[in-house]
Amino acid sequence: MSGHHHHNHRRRRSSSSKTSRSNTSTISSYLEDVSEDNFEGPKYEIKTSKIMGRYIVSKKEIKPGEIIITEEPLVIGPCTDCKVQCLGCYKDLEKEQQINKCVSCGWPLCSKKCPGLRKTHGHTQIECTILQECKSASFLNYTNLEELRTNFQALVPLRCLILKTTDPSSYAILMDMESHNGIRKNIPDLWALNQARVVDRIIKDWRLTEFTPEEIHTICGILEVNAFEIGQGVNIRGLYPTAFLLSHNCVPNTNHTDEEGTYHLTIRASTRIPEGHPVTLSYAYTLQCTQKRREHLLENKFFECKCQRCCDKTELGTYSGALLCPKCDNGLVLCDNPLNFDSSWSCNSSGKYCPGYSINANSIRVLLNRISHEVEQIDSNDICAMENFLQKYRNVLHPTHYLCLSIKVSLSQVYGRISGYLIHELKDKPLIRKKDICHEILKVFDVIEPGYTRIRGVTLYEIHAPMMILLSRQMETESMSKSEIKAALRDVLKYLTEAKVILSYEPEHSPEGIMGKAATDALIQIKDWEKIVGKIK
Ligand SMILES: C[S@@+](CC[C@H](N)C(=O)[O-])C[C@H]1O[C@@H](n2cnc3c(N)ncnc32)[C@H](O)[C@@H]1O
Repeated sequence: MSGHHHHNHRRRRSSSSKTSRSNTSTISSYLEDVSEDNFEGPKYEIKTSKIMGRYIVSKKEIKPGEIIITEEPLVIGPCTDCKVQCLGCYKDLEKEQQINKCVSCGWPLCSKKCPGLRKTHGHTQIECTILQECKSASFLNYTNLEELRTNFQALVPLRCLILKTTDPSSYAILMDMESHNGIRKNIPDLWALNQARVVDRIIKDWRLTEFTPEEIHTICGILEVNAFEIGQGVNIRGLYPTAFLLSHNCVPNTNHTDEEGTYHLTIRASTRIPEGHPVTLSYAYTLQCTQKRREHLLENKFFECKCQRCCDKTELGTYSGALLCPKCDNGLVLCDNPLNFDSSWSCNSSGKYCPGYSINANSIRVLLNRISHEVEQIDSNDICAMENFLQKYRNVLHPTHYLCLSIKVSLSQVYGRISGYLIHELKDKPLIRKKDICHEILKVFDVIEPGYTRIRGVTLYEIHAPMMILLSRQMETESMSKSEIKAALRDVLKYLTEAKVILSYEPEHSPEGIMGKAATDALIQIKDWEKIVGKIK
Protein backbone atom coordinates (compact mmCIF):
# COMPACT_ATOMS: atom_id res chain seq x y z
CA MET A 1 0.00 0.00 0.00
CA SER A 2 1.24 3.43 0.86
CA GLY A 3 4.79 2.25 0.32
CA HIS A 4 6.45 5.30 1.69
CA HIS A 5 4.55 8.16 0.27
CA HIS A 6 0.91 8.46 -0.27
CA HIS A 7 0.18 11.43 -2.39
CA ASN A 8 3.85 12.19 -2.06
CA HIS A 9 2.90 13.55 1.29
CA ARG A 10 6.19 13.11 3.00
CA ARG A 11 6.79 15.40 5.97
CA ARG A 12 4.13 17.76 4.80
CA ARG A 13 3.75 20.94 6.70
CA SER A 14 0.86 22.56 8.36
CA SER A 15 -1.04 25.51 7.07
CA SER A 16 0.45 28.80 8.08
CA SER A 17 -2.83 30.62 7.64
CA LYS A 18 -3.71 30.46 11.33
CA THR A 19 -0.32 31.39 12.70
CA SER A 20 0.33 34.20 10.29
CA ARG A 21 -2.94 35.78 11.22
CA SER A 22 -2.51 35.41 14.92
CA ASN A 23 -1.86 39.10 15.43
CA THR A 24 -4.52 40.50 13.17
CA SER A 25 -7.81 41.57 14.69
CA THR A 26 -10.62 39.07 14.90
CA ILE A 27 -12.80 40.81 12.35
CA SER A 28 -10.13 41.31 9.72
CA SER A 29 -8.94 37.73 10.04
CA TYR A 30 -12.54 36.63 9.77
CA LEU A 31 -12.99 38.65 6.57
CA GLU A 32 -9.74 37.31 5.21
CA ASP A 33 -10.89 33.75 5.84
CA VAL A 34 -14.20 34.40 4.17
CA SER A 35 -12.79 36.04 1.08
CA GLU A 36 -10.00 33.53 0.72
CA ASP A 37 -11.86 30.31 1.25
CA ASN A 38 -15.59 30.65 1.10
CA PHE A 39 -16.83 33.95 -0.14
CA GLU A 40 -16.96 33.13 -3.80
CA GLY A 41 -17.65 29.45 -3.23
CA PRO A 42 -15.32 26.74 -4.41
CA LYS A 43 -12.76 27.58 -7.09
CA TYR A 44 -13.14 24.17 -8.61
CA GLU A 45 -15.73 21.78 -9.94
CA ILE A 46 -15.84 18.01 -10.06
CA LYS A 47 -15.73 16.25 -13.40
CA THR A 48 -15.61 12.62 -14.38
CA SER A 49 -13.55 10.82 -16.96
CA LYS A 50 -13.56 7.22 -18.04
CA ILE A 51 -9.89 6.79 -17.21
CA MET A 52 -9.50 8.89 -14.09
CA GLY A 53 -12.91 8.68 -12.48
CA ARG A 54 -13.81 11.88 -10.65
CA TYR A 55 -11.30 14.72 -10.74
CA ILE A 56 -11.20 18.43 -9.99
CA VAL A 57 -10.84 21.26 -12.49
CA SER A 58 -10.52 24.98 -11.84
CA LYS A 59 -13.67 27.04 -12.40
CA LYS A 60 -11.62 30.14 -13.11
CA GLU A 61 -7.96 31.02 -13.31
CA ILE A 62 -6.15 30.33 -10.05
CA LYS A 63 -2.98 32.21 -9.13
CA PRO A 64 0.14 30.72 -7.51
CA GLY A 65 -0.20 30.68 -3.74
CA GLU A 66 -4.02 30.80 -3.77
CA ILE A 67 -5.77 28.40 -1.44
CA ILE A 68 -7.94 25.93 -3.34
CA ILE A 69 -9.08 23.59 -0.59
CA THR A 70 -8.76 23.86 3.15
CA GLU A 71 -10.45 21.26 5.34
CA GLU A 72 -10.52 19.02 8.41
CA PRO A 73 -9.78 15.32 8.13
CA LEU A 74 -12.43 12.62 8.28
CA VAL A 75 -10.05 10.27 10.01
CA ILE A 76 -6.40 10.28 11.11
CA GLY A 77 -4.07 7.61 12.41
CA PRO A 78 -0.83 5.67 12.07
CA CYS A 79 0.52 4.70 8.64
CA THR A 80 0.65 1.07 7.61
CA ASP A 81 4.40 0.90 7.99
CA CYS A 82 4.51 2.89 11.19
CA LYS A 83 6.48 2.43 14.37
CA VAL A 84 4.84 1.85 17.73
CA GLN A 85 3.15 5.19 18.29
CA CYS A 86 1.13 7.03 20.88
CA LEU A 87 -2.57 6.61 20.07
CA GLY A 88 -3.26 10.23 20.97
CA CYS A 89 -0.46 12.29 19.44
CA TYR A 90 1.33 9.67 17.29
CA LYS A 91 4.70 10.22 18.90
CA ASP A 92 7.11 7.38 18.13
CA LEU A 93 7.45 5.40 21.37
CA GLU A 94 9.90 2.74 20.27
CA LYS A 95 12.90 4.41 21.86
CA GLU A 96 11.23 4.80 25.26
CA GLN A 97 12.74 2.85 28.16
CA GLN A 98 9.30 1.53 28.89
CA ILE A 99 6.25 2.15 26.77
CA ASN A 100 3.49 3.88 28.70
CA LYS A 101 0.02 2.40 28.29
CA CYS A 102 -3.49 3.79 28.37
CA VAL A 103 -4.86 2.70 31.76
CA SER A 104 -8.21 1.75 30.22
CA CYS A 105 -7.49 -0.02 26.93
CA GLY A 106 -3.83 -0.94 27.40
CA TRP A 107 -2.63 0.53 24.07
CA PRO A 108 0.49 2.70 23.85
CA LEU A 109 0.00 6.28 25.00
CA CYS A 110 2.82 8.80 25.51
CA SER A 111 1.46 9.87 28.91
CA LYS A 112 -1.69 10.44 30.90
CA LYS A 113 -1.45 14.04 29.78
CA CYS A 114 -1.19 13.33 26.06
CA PRO A 115 -2.68 16.32 24.19
CA GLY A 116 -4.47 13.89 21.86
CA LEU A 117 -6.30 12.07 24.64
CA ARG A 118 -10.10 12.26 24.20
CA LYS A 119 -9.64 14.41 21.11
CA THR A 120 -11.47 13.76 17.82
CA HIS A 121 -8.30 12.97 15.90
CA GLY A 122 -6.50 11.38 18.79
CA HIS A 123 -7.42 8.60 21.19
CA THR A 124 -11.17 9.05 21.58
CA GLN A 125 -13.33 7.76 24.41
CA ILE A 126 -15.28 5.47 22.09
CA GLU A 127 -12.13 3.98 20.58
CA CYS A 128 -10.76 3.40 24.06
CA THR A 129 -13.96 1.69 25.17
CA ILE A 130 -14.11 -0.56 22.09
CA LEU A 131 -10.45 -1.55 22.36
CA GLN A 132 -10.94 -2.25 26.05
CA GLU A 133 -14.17 -4.24 25.77
CA CYS A 134 -12.81 -6.50 23.04
CA LYS A 135 -9.72 -7.18 25.13
CA SER A 136 -7.50 -6.14 22.24
CA ALA A 137 -4.59 -5.52 24.62
CA SER A 138 -4.23 -9.27 25.11
CA PHE A 139 -2.79 -9.35 21.57
CA LEU A 140 -0.26 -6.62 22.26
CA ASN A 141 3.14 -8.15 22.85
CA TYR A 142 5.19 -5.36 24.37
CA THR A 143 8.36 -7.47 24.34
CA ASN A 144 8.34 -7.77 20.56
CA LEU A 145 8.11 -4.39 18.82
CA GLU A 146 7.86 -5.89 15.36
CA GLU A 147 4.81 -7.88 16.37
CA LEU A 148 3.39 -4.97 18.32
CA ARG A 149 3.57 -2.76 15.23
CA THR A 150 1.34 -5.08 13.20
CA ASN A 151 -1.56 -4.36 15.57
CA PHE A 152 -1.46 -0.72 14.52
CA GLN A 153 -2.37 -1.59 10.96
CA ALA A 154 -5.95 -2.29 12.01
CA LEU A 155 -6.29 0.93 13.94
CA VAL A 156 -7.19 3.41 11.18
CA PRO A 157 -9.60 0.91 9.60
CA LEU A 158 -11.23 0.59 13.03
CA ARG A 159 -11.46 4.38 13.28
CA CYS A 160 -13.22 4.42 9.91
CA LEU A 161 -15.65 1.76 11.09
CA ILE A 162 -16.38 3.72 14.26
CA LEU A 163 -17.55 6.63 12.07
CA LYS A 164 -20.34 4.41 10.82
CA THR A 165 -22.16 4.93 14.11
CA THR A 166 -20.67 8.17 15.43
CA ASP A 167 -20.73 10.17 12.18
CA PRO A 168 -22.73 8.45 9.43
CA SER A 169 -22.43 11.33 6.96
CA SER A 170 -18.63 11.28 7.17
CA TYR A 171 -18.75 7.51 6.82
CA ALA A 172 -20.83 7.88 3.67
CA ILE A 173 -18.30 10.31 2.14
CA LEU A 174 -15.51 7.91 3.00
CA MET A 175 -17.25 4.85 1.60
CA ASP A 176 -17.89 6.72 -1.64
CA MET A 177 -14.14 6.88 -2.31
CA GLU A 178 -12.40 4.60 -4.79
CA SER A 179 -11.16 1.30 -3.29
CA HIS A 180 -10.10 -0.50 -6.49
CA ASN A 181 -11.39 -3.72 -4.93
CA GLY A 182 -11.73 -5.33 -8.36
CA ILE A 183 -8.02 -4.93 -9.03
CA ARG A 184 -6.80 -5.44 -5.47
CA LYS A 185 -8.70 -8.70 -5.06
CA ASN A 186 -6.50 -10.12 -7.80
CA ILE A 187 -3.24 -9.19 -6.11
CA PRO A 188 -2.92 -12.23 -3.82
CA ASP A 189 -0.16 -10.92 -1.54
CA LEU A 190 -1.89 -7.61 -0.97
CA TRP A 191 -5.31 -9.10 -0.28
CA ALA A 192 -3.89 -11.81 2.01
CA LEU A 193 -1.90 -9.30 4.01
CA ASN A 194 -4.99 -7.13 4.54
CA GLN A 195 -6.96 -10.23 5.46
CA ALA A 196 -4.39 -11.21 8.09
CA ARG A 197 -3.44 -7.81 9.46
CA VAL A 198 -6.76 -6.02 9.32
CA VAL A 199 -9.81 -8.19 8.58
CA ASP A 200 -8.91 -11.14 10.81
CA ARG A 201 -7.63 -8.82 13.52
CA ILE A 202 -10.93 -6.96 13.70
CA ILE A 203 -13.30 -9.88 13.20
CA LYS A 204 -11.46 -12.85 14.68
CA ASP A 205 -9.18 -11.40 17.34
CA TRP A 206 -11.28 -8.49 18.51
CA ARG A 207 -14.59 -10.22 17.66
CA LEU A 208 -16.14 -7.07 16.26
CA THR A 209 -18.50 -9.19 14.22
CA GLU A 210 -20.89 -6.43 13.18
CA PHE A 211 -18.55 -5.64 10.26
CA THR A 212 -18.24 -7.75 7.12
CA PRO A 213 -14.90 -8.79 5.59
CA GLU A 214 -15.93 -7.09 2.33
CA GLU A 215 -16.57 -3.82 4.14
CA ILE A 216 -13.19 -3.94 5.88
CA HIS A 217 -11.32 -4.82 2.67
CA THR A 218 -13.03 -1.86 1.01
CA ILE A 219 -11.81 0.42 3.77
CA CYS A 220 -8.28 -0.96 3.34
CA GLY A 221 -8.47 -0.10 -0.35
CA ILE A 222 -9.89 3.35 0.28
CA LEU A 223 -7.01 4.09 2.63
CA GLU A 224 -4.42 2.77 0.17
CA VAL A 225 -5.78 4.83 -2.70
CA ASN A 226 -6.89 8.04 -0.98
CA ALA A 227 -5.00 8.68 2.23
CA PHE A 228 -2.59 11.57 2.54
CA GLU A 229 0.61 10.99 4.41
CA ILE A 230 0.86 13.89 6.79
CA GLY A 231 2.39 14.96 10.08
CA GLN A 232 5.58 16.63 11.11
CA GLY A 233 8.10 14.22 12.50
CA VAL A 234 5.31 11.72 13.03
CA ASN A 235 4.20 9.04 10.64
CA ILE A 236 0.47 9.43 10.10
CA ARG A 237 -2.12 9.25 7.34
CA GLY A 238 -5.50 10.84 6.94
CA LEU A 239 -8.56 10.87 4.72
CA TYR A 240 -9.97 14.24 3.66
CA PRO A 241 -13.50 14.83 2.35
CA THR A 242 -12.57 16.80 -0.82
CA ALA A 243 -8.81 16.75 -1.36
CA PHE A 244 -8.90 13.06 -2.29
CA LEU A 245 -10.51 14.13 -5.58
CA LEU A 246 -7.32 15.74 -6.87
CA SER A 247 -5.95 13.70 -9.72
CA HIS A 248 -2.33 12.77 -10.05
CA ASN A 249 0.25 14.44 -12.27
CA CYS A 250 4.02 13.94 -12.24
CA VAL A 251 4.34 17.73 -12.60
CA PRO A 252 1.65 18.83 -10.14
CA ASN A 253 0.20 22.32 -9.94
CA THR A 254 -0.56 22.33 -6.21
CA ASN A 255 1.18 21.62 -2.95
CA HIS A 256 -0.22 21.15 0.50
CA THR A 257 0.54 21.63 4.14
CA ASP A 258 -1.07 20.15 7.23
CA GLU A 259 -1.36 21.93 10.51
CA GLU A 260 0.34 20.39 13.49
CA GLY A 261 -2.09 18.96 16.01
CA THR A 262 -5.32 19.72 14.12
CA TYR A 263 -4.24 17.94 10.91
CA HIS A 264 -6.11 20.62 8.99
CA LEU A 265 -5.08 20.34 5.32
CA THR A 266 -4.50 23.26 2.98
CA ILE A 267 -4.07 22.82 -0.76
CA ARG A 268 -2.54 25.76 -2.59
CA ALA A 269 -1.81 26.39 -6.22
CA SER A 270 1.93 26.26 -6.82
CA THR A 271 1.63 27.54 -10.39
CA ARG A 272 -0.99 29.49 -12.31
CA ILE A 273 -3.86 27.14 -13.14
CA PRO A 274 -5.82 28.30 -16.19
CA GLU A 275 -9.60 28.05 -16.13
CA GLY A 276 -10.86 24.55 -16.82
CA HIS A 277 -7.56 22.82 -16.06
CA PRO A 278 -7.25 19.79 -13.79
CA VAL A 279 -6.03 20.65 -10.31
CA THR A 280 -3.37 18.07 -9.58
CA LEU A 281 -0.94 16.81 -7.03
CA SER A 282 1.70 14.13 -7.23
CA TYR A 283 0.97 10.76 -5.61
CA ALA A 284 4.61 9.78 -6.26
CA TYR A 285 7.97 11.39 -5.55
CA THR A 286 8.47 13.97 -8.24
CA LEU A 287 12.22 13.70 -7.82
CA GLN A 288 12.25 10.05 -8.90
CA CYS A 289 12.61 8.88 -12.47
CA THR A 290 9.68 7.82 -14.64
CA GLN A 291 10.22 4.09 -14.19
CA LYS A 292 10.19 4.41 -10.38
CA ARG A 293 7.22 6.74 -10.28
CA ARG A 294 5.15 4.63 -12.64
CA GLU A 295 5.92 1.46 -10.71
CA HIS A 296 4.90 3.14 -7.49
CA LEU A 297 1.66 4.42 -9.00
CA LEU A 298 0.75 1.05 -10.46
CA GLU A 299 1.55 -0.90 -7.29
CA ASN A 300 0.04 1.53 -4.81
CA LYS A 301 -2.57 3.55 -6.69
CA PHE A 302 -3.50 0.95 -9.30
CA PHE A 303 -3.24 3.03 -12.45
CA GLU A 304 -0.72 3.67 -15.20
CA CYS A 305 0.32 7.30 -15.43
CA LYS A 306 0.43 8.67 -18.96
CA CYS A 307 1.15 12.30 -18.15
CA GLN A 308 3.34 14.48 -20.35
CA ARG A 309 6.41 13.87 -18.25
CA CYS A 310 5.91 10.09 -18.32
CA CYS A 311 5.47 10.09 -22.10
CA ASP A 312 8.70 12.00 -22.70
CA LYS A 313 11.87 9.91 -22.55
CA THR A 314 13.90 13.01 -21.57
CA GLU A 315 11.41 13.77 -18.76
CA LEU A 316 10.77 17.24 -20.17
CA GLY A 317 14.46 17.83 -20.76
CA THR A 318 15.43 17.23 -17.12
CA TYR A 319 17.02 13.84 -17.83
CA SER A 320 16.06 12.70 -14.34
CA GLY A 321 16.32 9.09 -15.47
CA ALA A 322 19.11 9.32 -18.02
CA LEU A 323 22.29 7.26 -17.94
CA LEU A 324 25.49 8.04 -19.79
CA CYS A 325 26.42 5.78 -22.70
CA PRO A 326 29.35 3.46 -21.97
CA LYS A 327 30.07 3.10 -25.70
CA CYS A 328 30.41 6.71 -26.83
CA ASP A 329 31.31 10.14 -25.53
CA ASN A 330 28.16 12.19 -25.57
CA GLY A 331 25.30 9.73 -25.86
CA LEU A 332 22.56 9.40 -23.28
CA VAL A 333 20.90 6.08 -22.52
CA LEU A 334 17.14 6.68 -22.43
CA CYS A 335 14.08 4.45 -22.24
CA ASP A 336 12.80 3.65 -25.74
CA ASN A 337 9.17 3.59 -24.62
CA PRO A 338 8.67 4.97 -21.12
CA LEU A 339 5.01 3.87 -21.05
CA ASN A 340 6.08 0.24 -21.32
CA PHE A 341 7.58 -1.28 -18.17
CA ASP A 342 9.51 -3.86 -20.21
CA SER A 343 10.90 -1.46 -22.79
CA SER A 344 14.58 -1.56 -23.68
CA TRP A 345 16.81 1.47 -23.18
CA SER A 346 19.25 2.67 -25.78
CA CYS A 347 21.82 5.33 -26.58
CA ASN A 348 20.23 8.36 -28.22
CA SER A 349 23.31 8.68 -30.48
CA SER A 350 23.09 5.09 -31.72
CA GLY A 351 23.79 4.94 -35.45
CA LYS A 352 25.02 8.53 -35.52
CA TYR A 353 28.00 9.12 -33.23
CA CYS A 354 27.71 5.86 -31.31
CA PRO A 355 28.37 2.31 -32.53
CA GLY A 356 25.13 1.45 -30.79
CA TYR A 357 24.19 0.60 -27.23
CA SER A 358 21.08 -1.00 -25.79
CA ILE A 359 20.16 -2.53 -22.44
CA ASN A 360 17.01 -4.26 -21.19
CA ALA A 361 14.57 -2.92 -18.59
CA ASN A 362 15.52 -5.44 -15.97
CA SER A 363 19.22 -4.66 -16.09
CA ILE A 364 18.35 -1.01 -15.59
CA ARG A 365 16.20 -1.96 -12.61
CA VAL A 366 19.01 -4.00 -11.05
CA LEU A 367 21.53 -1.22 -11.62
CA LEU A 368 19.25 1.44 -10.13
CA ASN A 369 18.42 -0.66 -7.11
CA ARG A 370 22.10 -1.23 -6.47
CA ILE A 371 22.99 2.45 -6.74
CA SER A 372 19.91 3.52 -4.71
CA HIS A 373 21.06 1.20 -1.97
CA GLU A 374 24.44 2.92 -2.04
CA VAL A 375 22.78 6.33 -1.80
CA GLU A 376 20.74 5.20 1.20
CA GLN A 377 23.95 4.25 3.01
CA ILE A 378 25.42 7.73 2.63
CA ASP A 379 25.11 10.01 5.64
CA SER A 380 23.55 13.26 4.41
CA ASN A 381 25.97 15.24 6.60
CA ASP A 382 29.03 13.62 5.07
CA ILE A 383 30.10 16.02 2.36
CA CYS A 384 33.10 13.91 1.31
CA ALA A 385 31.05 10.76 0.92
CA MET A 386 28.47 12.63 -1.16
CA GLU A 387 31.08 14.25 -3.40
CA ASN A 388 32.79 10.85 -3.77
CA PHE A 389 29.53 9.31 -4.88
CA LEU A 390 29.11 11.94 -7.59
CA GLN A 391 32.70 11.34 -8.72
CA LYS A 392 32.26 7.59 -8.77
CA TYR A 393 29.19 7.70 -10.99
CA ARG A 394 30.13 10.66 -13.17
CA ASN A 395 30.47 8.34 -16.18
CA VAL A 396 27.33 6.34 -15.40
CA LEU A 397 24.58 8.72 -14.33
CA HIS A 398 23.50 11.96 -15.98
CA PRO A 399 24.42 14.87 -13.65
CA THR A 400 20.72 15.49 -13.00
CA HIS A 401 19.77 11.82 -12.74
CA TYR A 402 17.45 11.62 -9.75
CA LEU A 403 20.01 9.75 -7.66
CA CYS A 404 22.59 12.50 -8.26
CA LEU A 405 19.89 15.07 -7.72
CA SER A 406 19.01 13.73 -4.27
CA ILE A 407 22.69 13.91 -3.30
CA LYS A 408 22.94 17.41 -4.72
CA VAL A 409 19.88 18.53 -2.78
CA SER A 410 21.60 17.40 0.42
CA LEU A 411 24.87 19.06 -0.60
CA SER A 412 23.09 22.32 -1.41
CA GLN A 413 21.83 22.43 2.18
CA VAL A 414 24.84 21.06 4.03
CA TYR A 415 27.61 23.20 2.53
CA GLY A 416 27.80 26.17 4.85
CA ARG A 417 25.84 24.58 7.62
CA ILE A 418 27.87 21.87 9.33
CA SER A 419 30.98 21.93 11.45
CA GLY A 420 34.08 22.31 9.32
CA TYR A 421 31.97 23.74 6.52
CA LEU A 422 30.36 26.77 8.13
CA ILE A 423 29.47 29.39 5.59
CA HIS A 424 31.97 32.09 6.58
CA GLU A 425 34.78 29.55 6.90
CA LEU A 426 34.29 28.24 3.37
CA LYS A 427 36.95 29.04 0.79
CA ASP A 428 35.81 30.43 -2.55
CA LYS A 429 35.85 27.02 -4.20
CA PRO A 430 33.27 25.30 -1.95
CA LEU A 431 31.21 28.50 -1.95
CA ILE A 432 31.11 28.43 -5.72
CA ARG A 433 30.31 24.73 -5.52
CA LYS A 434 27.28 25.42 -3.30
CA LYS A 435 26.09 28.17 -5.59
CA ASP A 436 26.54 26.05 -8.73
CA ILE A 437 24.73 23.07 -7.23
CA CYS A 438 21.82 25.32 -6.25
CA HIS A 439 21.63 26.67 -9.80
CA GLU A 440 21.81 23.22 -11.31
CA ILE A 441 19.05 21.72 -9.18
CA LEU A 442 16.86 24.81 -9.51
CA LYS A 443 16.85 24.35 -13.28
CA VAL A 444 15.37 20.89 -12.75
CA PHE A 445 12.88 22.04 -10.10
CA ASP A 446 11.69 24.82 -12.40
CA VAL A 447 10.43 22.03 -14.65
CA ILE A 448 9.28 19.21 -12.34
CA GLU A 449 8.45 21.10 -9.12
CA PRO A 450 7.56 24.43 -10.67
CA GLY A 451 6.29 27.54 -8.95
CA TYR A 452 5.68 27.96 -5.26
CA THR A 453 7.04 24.66 -4.04
CA ARG A 454 8.86 23.96 -0.82
CA ILE A 455 11.97 22.61 -2.54
CA ARG A 456 12.26 25.71 -4.72
CA GLY A 457 11.75 27.96 -1.71
CA VAL A 458 14.51 26.24 0.21
CA THR A 459 16.96 26.19 -2.71
CA LEU A 460 16.30 29.84 -3.56
CA TYR A 461 17.15 30.64 0.03
CA GLU A 462 20.27 28.45 0.05
CA ILE A 463 21.72 30.21 -2.96
CA HIS A 464 21.79 33.69 -1.41
CA ALA A 465 24.57 33.23 1.19
CA PRO A 466 27.32 32.00 -1.16
CA MET A 467 26.37 34.74 -3.63
CA MET A 468 26.58 37.46 -1.00
CA ILE A 469 29.85 36.24 0.50
CA LEU A 470 31.47 35.82 -2.90
CA LEU A 471 30.35 39.31 -3.82
CA SER A 472 31.79 40.93 -0.71
CA ARG A 473 35.07 39.05 -1.18
CA GLN A 474 35.20 40.18 -4.77
CA MET A 475 34.65 43.77 -3.69
CA GLU A 476 37.58 43.51 -1.29
CA THR A 477 40.02 42.19 -3.88
CA GLU A 478 39.05 44.08 -7.00
CA SER A 479 37.43 47.37 -7.72
CA MET A 480 33.85 46.96 -8.82
CA SER A 481 31.67 49.70 -10.20
CA LYS A 482 28.41 50.56 -8.45
CA SER A 483 26.46 49.20 -11.36
CA GLU A 484 28.31 45.89 -11.26
CA ILE A 485 27.55 45.59 -7.58
CA LYS A 486 23.95 46.54 -8.16
CA ALA A 487 23.57 43.90 -10.86
CA ALA A 488 24.92 41.23 -8.50
CA LEU A 489 22.64 42.38 -5.70
CA ARG A 490 19.66 42.40 -8.00
CA ASP A 491 20.16 38.68 -8.62
CA VAL A 492 20.32 37.87 -4.92
CA LEU A 493 17.29 40.05 -4.29
CA LYS A 494 15.30 38.18 -6.91
CA TYR A 495 16.06 34.79 -5.34
CA LEU A 496 15.46 35.91 -1.76
CA THR A 497 12.22 37.67 -2.59
CA GLU A 498 10.76 34.55 -4.12
CA ALA A 499 12.12 32.37 -1.29
CA LYS A 500 10.39 34.63 1.22
CA VAL A 501 7.03 34.37 -0.55
CA ILE A 502 7.19 30.59 -0.90
CA LEU A 503 8.39 29.94 2.64
CA SER A 504 5.77 32.27 4.12
CA TYR A 505 3.23 29.49 3.47
CA GLU A 506 5.09 27.17 5.82
CA PRO A 507 4.25 26.89 9.51
CA GLU A 508 6.12 29.46 11.56
CA HIS A 509 8.07 27.00 13.66
CA SER A 510 8.91 24.41 11.02
CA PRO A 511 12.45 24.38 9.57
CA GLU A 512 11.09 25.96 6.38
CA GLY A 513 9.10 28.55 8.30
CA ILE A 514 12.22 29.56 10.21
CA MET A 515 14.11 29.76 6.94
CA GLY A 516 11.41 32.07 5.60
CA LYS A 517 12.00 34.39 8.54
CA ALA A 518 15.75 34.30 7.83
CA ALA A 519 15.03 35.22 4.21
CA THR A 520 13.07 38.25 5.43
CA ASP A 521 16.02 39.33 7.59
CA ALA A 522 18.49 38.82 4.76
CA LEU A 523 16.32 40.97 2.49
CA ILE A 524 16.44 43.81 5.00
CA GLN A 525 20.23 43.58 5.07
CA ILE A 526 20.46 43.75 1.30
CA LYS A 527 18.21 46.78 1.31
CA ASP A 528 20.83 48.36 3.62
CA TRP A 529 23.31 48.12 0.77
CA GLU A 530 21.19 50.62 -1.11
CA LYS A 531 22.55 53.29 1.24
CA ILE A 532 25.97 52.64 -0.30
CA VAL A 533 25.26 51.76 -3.92
CA GLY A 534 21.93 53.47 -4.49
CA LYS A 535 18.60 51.91 -5.39
CA ILE A 536 19.00 48.33 -6.56
CA LYS A 537 15.80 47.93 -8.52
C1 LIG B 1 -7.27 9.58 -4.75
S1 LIG B 1 -8.25 8.85 -6.01
C2 LIG B 1 -8.83 10.23 -6.92
C3 LIG B 1 -10.35 10.25 -6.99
C4 LIG B 1 -10.95 9.18 -7.86
N1 LIG B 1 -10.74 9.49 -9.27
C5 LIG B 1 -12.42 9.00 -7.58
O1 LIG B 1 -13.27 9.13 -8.46
O2 LIG B 1 -12.73 8.69 -6.43
C6 LIG B 1 -7.01 8.12 -6.98
C7 LIG B 1 -7.51 7.33 -8.15
O3 LIG B 1 -7.96 8.17 -9.19
C8 LIG B 1 -7.52 7.70 -10.45
N2 LIG B 1 -6.52 8.64 -11.00
C9 LIG B 1 -6.04 9.74 -10.41
N3 LIG B 1 -5.16 10.38 -11.20
C10 LIG B 1 -5.07 9.65 -12.33
C11 LIG B 1 -4.31 9.79 -13.53
N4 LIG B 1 -3.46 10.80 -13.72
N5 LIG B 1 -4.47 8.84 -14.49
C12 LIG B 1 -5.31 7.81 -14.29
N6 LIG B 1 -6.04 7.63 -13.17
C13 LIG B 1 -5.93 8.53 -12.21
C14 LIG B 1 -6.90 6.35 -10.20
O4 LIG B 1 -7.90 5.39 -10.32
C15 LIG B 1 -6.44 6.47 -8.76
O5 LIG B 1 -6.32 5.23 -8.13
